[in-house]
Amino acid sequence: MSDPTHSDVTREQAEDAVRVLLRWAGEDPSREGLLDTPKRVVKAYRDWFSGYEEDPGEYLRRTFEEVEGYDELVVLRGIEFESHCEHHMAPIIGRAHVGYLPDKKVVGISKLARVVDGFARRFQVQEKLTAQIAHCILETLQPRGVGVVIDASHECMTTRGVHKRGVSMVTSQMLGTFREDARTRAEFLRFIDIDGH
Ligand SMILES: Nc1nc2c(ncn2[C@@H]2O[C@H](COP(=O)(O)OP(=O)(O)OP(=O)(O)O)[C@@H](O)[C@H]2O)c(=O)[nH]1
Ligand SMILES: [Zn+2]
Repeated sequence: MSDPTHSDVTREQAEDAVRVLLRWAGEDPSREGLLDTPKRVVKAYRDWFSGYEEDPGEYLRRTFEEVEGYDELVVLRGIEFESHCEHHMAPIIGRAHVGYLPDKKVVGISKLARVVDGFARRFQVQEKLTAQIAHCILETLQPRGVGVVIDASHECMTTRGVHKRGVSMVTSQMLGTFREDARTRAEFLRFIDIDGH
């Protein structure tokens, strides 16, 4: 995976920073088991934070305008994602449920999952992630409405701090008809049935 294009930090500097953290934690970065660790961590970061290299809206540019006769809800539910919280840089692991009410334009369904990943692979707070996905779909696809629900667990709460396992955070962002029309919103929530996931 190539180095980020928008950063003024070199790969060597990033690896040095990992060595500093190892030393700070009480380790000896020159012992054999840790020799390749800075390289691995930097490579892992390229994976976890690849979203900074993406414009998720681009995934929604290719649309199908002639899906004849279909003008009802489209929902992709249970989209697994991994993100990291911007407060602790700890994993956020969960599922996103995305729905929209098309207005002529319909998108390839995998693209909704790509949009989720494009925003998830950054440092996030869950509320912002939820809102970014919804606004991106609204602006790019111009549907009649969009709804995003995210159900995720935060490792900064499970493995440290308050140590609460089995707790998940649920957020939702409803726009357009999903916000204005209780029936559309209720239908979306029935479709995603998050208790069943
Ligand atoms: N609203 C929201 N809070 C988050 C999210 N991710 C982490 N947090 C919270 O961010 C808060 C940061 O609080 P601080 O008091 O500054 O940090 P802290 O001392 O590490 O807090 P504790 O986690 O309670 O130990 C914590 O309450 C976290 O649970 C998120 O996506 N959304
Ligand atoms: Zn956190």
